[in-house]
Amino acid sequence: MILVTGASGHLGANLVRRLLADGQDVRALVRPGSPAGALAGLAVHRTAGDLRDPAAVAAAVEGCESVYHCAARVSTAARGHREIHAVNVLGTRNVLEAARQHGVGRVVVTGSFSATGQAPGRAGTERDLHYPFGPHTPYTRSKVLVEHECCKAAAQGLEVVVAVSTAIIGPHDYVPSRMGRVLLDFAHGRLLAYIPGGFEFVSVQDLVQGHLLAMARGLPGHKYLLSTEFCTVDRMMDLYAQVTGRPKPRLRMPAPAMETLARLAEGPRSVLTPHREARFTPAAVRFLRSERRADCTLSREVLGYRPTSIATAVEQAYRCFADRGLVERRGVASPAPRPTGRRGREAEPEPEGAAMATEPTEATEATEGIEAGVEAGVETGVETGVETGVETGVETGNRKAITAPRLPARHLPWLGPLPAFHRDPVAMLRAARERVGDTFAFPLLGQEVVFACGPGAHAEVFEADEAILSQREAYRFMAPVFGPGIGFDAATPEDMDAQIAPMRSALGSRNLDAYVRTMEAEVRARTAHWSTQGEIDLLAELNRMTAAIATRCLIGEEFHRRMGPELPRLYRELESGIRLAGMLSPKAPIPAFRRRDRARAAIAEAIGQVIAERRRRPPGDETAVPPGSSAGATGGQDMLAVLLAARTPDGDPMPDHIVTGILIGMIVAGQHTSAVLATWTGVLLMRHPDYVPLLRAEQEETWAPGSSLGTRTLRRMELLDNCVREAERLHPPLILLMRKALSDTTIRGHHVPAGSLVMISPAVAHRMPEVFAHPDRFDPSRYGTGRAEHRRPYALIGFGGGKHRCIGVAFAYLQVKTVWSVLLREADFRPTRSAYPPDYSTFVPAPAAPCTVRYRKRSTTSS
Ligand code: HEM
Repeated sequence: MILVTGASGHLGANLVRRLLADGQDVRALVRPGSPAGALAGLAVHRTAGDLRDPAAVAAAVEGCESVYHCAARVSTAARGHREIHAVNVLGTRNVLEAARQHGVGRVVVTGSFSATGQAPGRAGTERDLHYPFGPHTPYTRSKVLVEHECCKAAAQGLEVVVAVSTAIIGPHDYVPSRMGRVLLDFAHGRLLAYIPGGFEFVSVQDLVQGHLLAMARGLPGHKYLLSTEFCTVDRMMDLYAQVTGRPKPRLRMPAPAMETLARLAEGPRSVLTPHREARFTPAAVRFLRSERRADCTLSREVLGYRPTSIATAVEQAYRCFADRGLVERRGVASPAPRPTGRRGREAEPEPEGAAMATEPTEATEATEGIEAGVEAGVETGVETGVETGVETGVETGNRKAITAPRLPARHLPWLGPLPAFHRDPVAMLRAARERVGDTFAFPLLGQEVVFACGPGAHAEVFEADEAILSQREAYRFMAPVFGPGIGFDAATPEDMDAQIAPMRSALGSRNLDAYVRTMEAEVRARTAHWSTQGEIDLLAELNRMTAAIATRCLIGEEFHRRMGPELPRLYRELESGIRLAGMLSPKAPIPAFRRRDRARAAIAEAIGQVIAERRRRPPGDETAVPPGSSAGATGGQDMLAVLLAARTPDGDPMPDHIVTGILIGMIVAGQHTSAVLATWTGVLLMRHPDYVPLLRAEQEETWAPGSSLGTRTLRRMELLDNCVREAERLHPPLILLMRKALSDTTIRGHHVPAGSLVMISPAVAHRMPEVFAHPDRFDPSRYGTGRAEHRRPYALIGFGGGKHRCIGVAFAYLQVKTVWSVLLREADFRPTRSAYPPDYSTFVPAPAAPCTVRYRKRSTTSS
C-alpha cells in the first residue's frame, strides 16, 4: 500500500493515477472538504484527515510501505503564517514521525524551488543554500523548515527524499490550479493583460516521474530539483494562444510598477477583504521578476530524470479542461515543442500512464505570480478564481467552523452567478463543485446561498431541527400556490405537520390498491384514443394521464367530471408559477404569476363546490365516496374524503379553505413531478431499448394477461422498479431542495450564517462518482443484490429524506410503474430525436418540448 497526501491536488491527482496505472494499491489522505473530482471514479482507498492531526496522519500511514507527501498550504500572501506553518511544517513532521513509527520504507516529500538558494549569474542547484534574511513569504520559510524536518528524520534513520517542484502545469487539474485558472481565463477571453517575467515550469507528468524516480533512486536526506524548462510569461502566453486559438493579451504591465502597486494594495486589502486569498501580492510579482532558473543536472544524473516539454503539458491541460466541458473543445493546435537547447533537453515520449484523469494543484509562487499578473492587470475589483477561505476560522457556538469556499462574483455581487444558475443550475453547481469541493457559498439575488453535496451533508440538512434549518421558511414563497396559512405558509411547523398528517393516511397502503386501479384505467382510457401508430408528445400525454389520476385519486370523481379537460392546463399554469422570480417577489406583477393566480382561483372554486356538496350529505356519511369514483368503487377513499373526515385538535372539521389548499398542494407536489419522472423513464428506456424485452419478460412472469394490476404485482416487477429508480437518479424531477438557516450553524464543518439559504441538489448529488459508480451511465443493476447503491443513507434523494421525505413516494412509484407496465404492453416506442436534453427553465425539469416520440400499437395486446 502506498500513501499519497494531497491526493486531490494537481500533483497528487496525477501521481495517484500513475501509481494506479502501475498496478499499485493506493491510499489517499484527503482533507475534509477537498474537491472530490480529483479522485472521482478511481480505485483508491480514501481516508479523510488533516495533516495537523497526528492521530489522523498516523492512521493513514499505518500499513503503508511508502509515502508520497505532496500536501501543502501554498500562498504568496504575507499573512497566514500560523496555518501555513502548522500545515506545512508540523504536518510534515507528523507524516515523518508516523512513517518512522510504522516502519515505512521510504518517504518522498514534495519541496518547493523557492526554498532553494540563489547564486548570482547562474541557475540554482540543490547545493545553493537558502538565504534566510531576504523578504521571504511565510510559505517559502515553511518550505525551508520542511526540508529541515526531512534532514532531521533522515538523520534518525528514516529514508526520506525531497523532490523539488517548480511551477506546475498539466492535465487533471481539478480545483483548478492557479496556472490552470489563468489558462481558463485566457480561453474565455478574460485575460486582458499580464506581467512579464519568467520562471521554471514543470510538466505535472515530469513531476510525477521525478517523484517516482526519487522514491526508487534518490539518496536519503537529499533533494532533487525537478523542472521541465524555463519559460518567460511571454512564451506561456504564446502557448496559451496556440491551444486556445485566442490572441494573447496586448497589454504587458510593467513589472516594477506592478510590484509597487501590489505593495500599495496590500494594506487596504487586508482590511477590506481579510479572508480573501490574495494573489496579486508583491511576492508574487517579485517571483516573476526574479526570472530564477533551476539546474536539474543532479536529477538527470542520479535519478535518470528526463523532462519532456511544457508545450505538451499546456496542450494536455487544455484538453483535459475541454473534456470536462470547462473550455471549448477545439482541434487543439499542438504547440510545437520548443527545442530545449539550454541544457540539451529533448522532448521525450510521455511517461507511461500519463494521459489519465484529473484535479487541483499545489501552485508555486511563480504560478501565483502569473495569476497575480492576471488579477492585477485584468480584473480590477472582480475575483478571477475561487476564494479559498478555508483557513478562516469562524466560531459557531463551541465549534470551530471553517468558512465555506466562495464562488467568484463575475457580475454584480448582488446577482451572484445568476445568469449561469438560471440557464442551467445543475451544470453551474456541478462545475463549481468540481472546482471547489462539496460545500461552497455564493450570493444569489442578494441572498446568501450555501450549497452542500454528498450523503453526509444531506443527512445534516434533512435531519436538522426546523428551528435551525427551516423548510417552511425556505419555501414560503410558494404561499400564493397553496394559499394563505396552508402548507409552507402554516402559522407554525406543528400546524403544517397537522395538515400533512391526514394525507399520510390517505396515501397509506390501505388505499393504494384502489389508486392503482384508477391509474391503470386512466392509462388504458387514454391509449384507447391513439390510432395504431403515430407520434405523441410524451410529456404532454403523460401530463394528461397524471392529471386525471391525481384528480380522481385525490379530489374525487365529481371534480374530475366538472373540470374535465381543463385540468392539465390549469395544473400546468399553477405549477409554472413556481419559479426563481417567486423567490424574490412571489407577488410580482408578471404574466406567469397572473396565470398562476387565475388557475388557482378556478381550481379552488371548483373544489369549493365539491366540498359544499359533500358536506350537504347526511351526517355520518362524510367518508363515503360518491358513486362513480373508481377509488370508491374498489374500496378506497379519495383524499378529499379523508380530509373531510379529519378533525382539528379542538374536534372541529377542517375549514374548507384549508382542505382546498391541501388538495391543491398535493396536486402541485405530485402531479407534474410524476409526469416528469414517467417521461424520463420512457426516454431512458427508448435510449436503452435492450431493457424493453427484459421488462416484457418480467411482465410475463408477474402480470397474467387479462388481470388487473395491483400493488403486489407491481412490487414484483423489480427490473421496472430499478429502471424508474435510475430515472429518479439521473433526472430527479426536483433538482433543488432548500432550507433557510434561522440561526448560525454548520454543514460539514462549514460555517452557515443565519439567514442563508441552504441548498442541496439531487441532480448534482446523484452524479457523484464517489457515491454511484459511473454515475452518468444508465445502469439499473446498480440497485440489485450485492450493489444496492441506493441503500446508502441519503445517497438517492429524489424524494428528499429525513422527516420531510416525500409522503407521496409510494403513490408516485406505483403510478410511474403502472403507466409503463400498460404502455409497454400496448405499444412499441421509438425516439424521434437523437437527444432529449432537460429544460432547466422550470423548477421541475422535463425533456425540452416537444418531447415527441413515435409509437406503434402492438398486435399481441394481451389486455
Ligand atoms: C415523482 C413524483 C414526486 C417527487 C419527485 C417528489 C419529490 C419530493 C421531495 C424531494 C420532497 C422533499 C422536499 C424537501 O425536503 O425539501 C417531497 C416532499 C413532499 N411531497 Fe413529494 N414528490 C413526488 C410526488 C408526490 C406525491 C404524489 C405527493 C402526494 C400526493 C407528494 C407530496 C409531498 C409532500 C406533502 C411533501 C412534504 C413532506 C414534508 O415536508 O413533510 N409528493 N416530495
